[in-house]
Amino acid sequence: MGYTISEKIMARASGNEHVHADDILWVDIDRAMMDDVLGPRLEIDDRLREMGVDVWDPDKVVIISDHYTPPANLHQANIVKFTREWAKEHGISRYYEFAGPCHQVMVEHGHVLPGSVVVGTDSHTCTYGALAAFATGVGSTEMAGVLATGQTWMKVPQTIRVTWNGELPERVMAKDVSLKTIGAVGHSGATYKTLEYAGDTIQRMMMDERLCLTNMAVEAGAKAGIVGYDDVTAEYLARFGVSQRYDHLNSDPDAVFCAEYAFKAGELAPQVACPHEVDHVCEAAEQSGVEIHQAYIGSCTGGRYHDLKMAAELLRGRKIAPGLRLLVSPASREIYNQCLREGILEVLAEAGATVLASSCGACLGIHSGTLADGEMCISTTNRNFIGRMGSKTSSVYLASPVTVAASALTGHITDPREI
Ligand SMILES: CC(C)[C@H](C(=O)O)[C@@H](O)C(=O)O
Ligand code: SF4
Repeated sequence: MGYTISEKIMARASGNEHVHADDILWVDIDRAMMDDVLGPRLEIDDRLREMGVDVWDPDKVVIISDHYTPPANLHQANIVKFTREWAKEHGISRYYEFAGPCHQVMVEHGHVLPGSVVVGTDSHTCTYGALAAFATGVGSTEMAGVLATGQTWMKVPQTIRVTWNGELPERVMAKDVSLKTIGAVGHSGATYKTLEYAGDTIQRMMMDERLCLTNMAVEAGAKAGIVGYDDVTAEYLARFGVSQRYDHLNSDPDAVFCAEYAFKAGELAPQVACPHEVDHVCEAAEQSGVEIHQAYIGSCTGGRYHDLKMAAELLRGRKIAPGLRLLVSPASREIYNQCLREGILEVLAEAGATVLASSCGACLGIHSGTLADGEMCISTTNRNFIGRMGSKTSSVYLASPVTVAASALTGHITDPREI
C-alpha cells in the first residue's frame, strides 16, 4: 500500500518509518509562525511565563505584524508595538512588519521548505502546502505549547484528492478552480482532512496560482491544503538558494484517499461565491444584475504579482465605473515594488484604482477599506462571512482578480470574458 504526501511528512516529523491516516502522533515542528492578532499578546506571553519556559528555538520562529499595519488607531499601534518588543525580547530575529500579509511574507522569504511541518496562529497557514509542506493553523494556547516544547500532537489527516485536468480557458484563474472545488466539497466537507490538488491543470500552474488554491483549503474545513512537489516548486525555491530536490513528496499511485473529485478545466467559467458563505458558488455571469460599491484586489489569496498583472491587463487604457471604488493592496512589499517597477501599479491607478499599503486591513474590514451599512463588494479575498469586510449589513462576493477588475469597469458583477 502506498502513502499520501501528508502521511509521508507526518512519518518523518514523528520519527516513524510509516504512519497511516488517523494515527495520533507527536510531531516535531520545523517552523512556527505568529501574527499580531493571535500571536504573543494573547495566551502566549502569559502561558510561557506561567510555565516558566522560553521559546524552544528562536531560529524556528517567525513573527509577522500584518493585520494591524499600518495601525489605524492607538489600540492597533500598541498591539504592533507589543509584538515587535516581544520578538526582540525572545531573540526572534525573523520579525516583519509593514511587509504584507503573513502568508505571502513566509513564502517569499524562504521560511517554508517542502516536507516541513509548519504551524501558525492564523487559519490560512495551510497556504504553505503549495510548497509541499504540511502546514496548519493552531490556536494561541496550542502555540504556547509549541513554543515551549517544539512539538504538538496531530492526528494524521485522511486525504481528499481533487484532480483538475485540461487547459483553463482564458481569463479563468486559480481562484475559479478553488471556488468551484469548495462549492462541490462544501464549507465543512474537508474537516480535519488534507485537500490535495493534482492533475495536469495544477501541474501547469505557477506558484502564485497554487498558493491561492492551498490558501483556501481551510474554507472547506481542511486541516491542510497540499500540492505535490515538482519542477515549479523547485524553480520557486531556487530563488532562495534552495537547490535540494524533494522528489519523494508526491502521493504514491496506490495511496489511499478518503474521497476523490475530478474536474475538467476546459469547462470552467469564472466563478463567484455569493454572500455569506464561501461554498455558495455559481458562475459570475449568473449574478450580472448585482451592482457593486467597492471592488477589492488584495490579500494573501488574491494580491500576488500574477493577480495584479491579470487585473492590469484588463484595465489598461480603461476607466472604472463612476461612483465605484477600486482598492488594490499588493500582497507584500516585494510585490508592491515589483508592480511599481513594471508599471502595473501605474496602469491600475490610471484606471481609477486607489493603491493601498500591503496589509490585511481591507480583507477583514479593520482599516483601509471598511464597508459601510448595506454596501456591496466584490473581492479577491477568501471569506465572505457576515460583516467580514465591515458592516454586518454589507455583503461580499468572492471572485478572481480579473473578474473583480471586469466588475469594477462595469459597476456590476461581470464575466471578464465579456470585456
Ligand atoms: C484574524 C485572524 C484570526 C484570521 C485567521 O486566523 O484567519 C484572519 O487572518 C482571517 O483571515 O480571518
Ligand atoms: S490577508 Fe486576509 S485572509 Fe490573509 S491573513 Fe490577512 S486577514 Fe487573513
